[in-house]
Amino acid sequence: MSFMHFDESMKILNEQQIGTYKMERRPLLSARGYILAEDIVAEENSPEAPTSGMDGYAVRHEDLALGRLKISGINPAGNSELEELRPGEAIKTFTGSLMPPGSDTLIPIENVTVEGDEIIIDEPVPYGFSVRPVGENYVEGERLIAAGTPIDYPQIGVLSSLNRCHVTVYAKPRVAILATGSELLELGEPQSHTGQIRSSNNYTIGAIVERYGAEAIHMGCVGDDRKRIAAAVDNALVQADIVVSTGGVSVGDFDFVKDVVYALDAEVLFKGVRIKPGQHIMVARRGDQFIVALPGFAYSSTVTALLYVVPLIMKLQNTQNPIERVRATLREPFKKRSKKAEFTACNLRLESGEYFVDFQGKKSGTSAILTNMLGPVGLLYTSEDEGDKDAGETVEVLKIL
Ligand SMILES: Nc1nc2c(c(=O)[nH]1)N[C@H]1C(S)=C(S)[C@@H](COP(=O)(O)OP(=O)(O)OC[C@H]3O[C@@H](n4cnc5c(N)ncnc54)[C@H](O)[C@@H]3O)O[C@H]1N2
Ligand code: MOO
Repeated sequence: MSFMHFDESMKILNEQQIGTYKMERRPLLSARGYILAEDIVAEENSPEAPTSGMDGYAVRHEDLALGRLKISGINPAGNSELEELRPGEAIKTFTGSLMPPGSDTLIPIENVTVEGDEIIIDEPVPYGFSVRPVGENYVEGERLIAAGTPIDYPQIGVLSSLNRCHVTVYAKPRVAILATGSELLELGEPQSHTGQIRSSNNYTIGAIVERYGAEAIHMGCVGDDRKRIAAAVDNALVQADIVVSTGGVSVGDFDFVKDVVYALDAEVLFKGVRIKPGQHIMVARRGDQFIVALPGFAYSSTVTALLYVVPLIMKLQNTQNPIERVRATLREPFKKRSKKAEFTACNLRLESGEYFVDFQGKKSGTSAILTNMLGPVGLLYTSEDEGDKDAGETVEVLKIL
């Protein structure tokens, strides 16, 4: 199978349709970070009746011309028995109190002087002043939040104002992560020889998965053993919506992951994309489950997880990929290293509303260099048709942090 254009791989990914979305009812207090799976429509007006927006006196506007009004009552917020306002009178009314019937304007405390049981109008206000009209917040039938919206504090606030104790959300996709390689040591595992390296891929990807709102299931590290890898992938498929593996997808004698994925009862969507890093990536699908086999190098697996796993996490929740591409100005020249689409770690800084890119502190070498992801990192994207760039040129950068 020849390697595919990057755009084609993205198109295939985007075109995947989910058969049955997984949804759940969640208490509002534990819904933050989930994606809403229902449209939220106001069932009533808010406020339901004209409401005072300040502390002062409810009056008829035409009476302000009298210059002096009798205080006929007091109307605290939450009061259910509203007195009728009679001509020539004022009812003391507070922020959040309903306006008494017969009143149309709220004159604030600061605009009057109290003399015994009367107020003197020092500074009149316009008609309707400080009265919050019916439906100021929203009107009955108004769609306030669309399905597919991530739930954060603004949504929690509006949902609680609607007395929505529970909401329907998309279940967080479960992403099983498996690192493969006989050289790998788990966190804390003692090292016995220099041929061993610390596994970072599974931890990086676990953190990416959680950052983008999915649940990480850590399956640990498995050596380069076809049977053990196959068993681990089977085990992962029992639990997860997406199985992500790293390593074992290129051309080495011990690169068994690709064989294991081909042997699954799954449709291989693509294997091999003309990108740097990550060209050996493989994505397969079984029903509504996805298997994403990423290359082993730490920088490669990180970049390809951002490019391919994050959109799948979003797709399973019927929402958009949040990773934006922004336009930025190069502060220094960029040397294209290959004829593939490249994703190069850079520093991305916003200065006076414009993005700028430089490569200070970035090391060049293999895709093993994970420290290039530290700092104010972005991924400079250059397509396979593009070449070197000069300082001052505009480029596209994936905003990944
Ligand atoms: N003859 C060729 N050799 C290689 C090619 C090629 O086309 N022809 N492609 C290179 C590219 S590009 C990449 S990327 C790697 C990908 O290979 P694999 O996916 O099979 O990955 P491994 O060989 O298993 O590992 C590669 C590298 O990454 C280290 N590694 C693996 N797992 C982890 C982990 N969990 N945490 C940190 N580092 C990890 C591993 O030790 C290797 O150094 O193949 C190139 N070779
Ligand atoms: O494709 Mo490899 O991931 O370039 O280093």
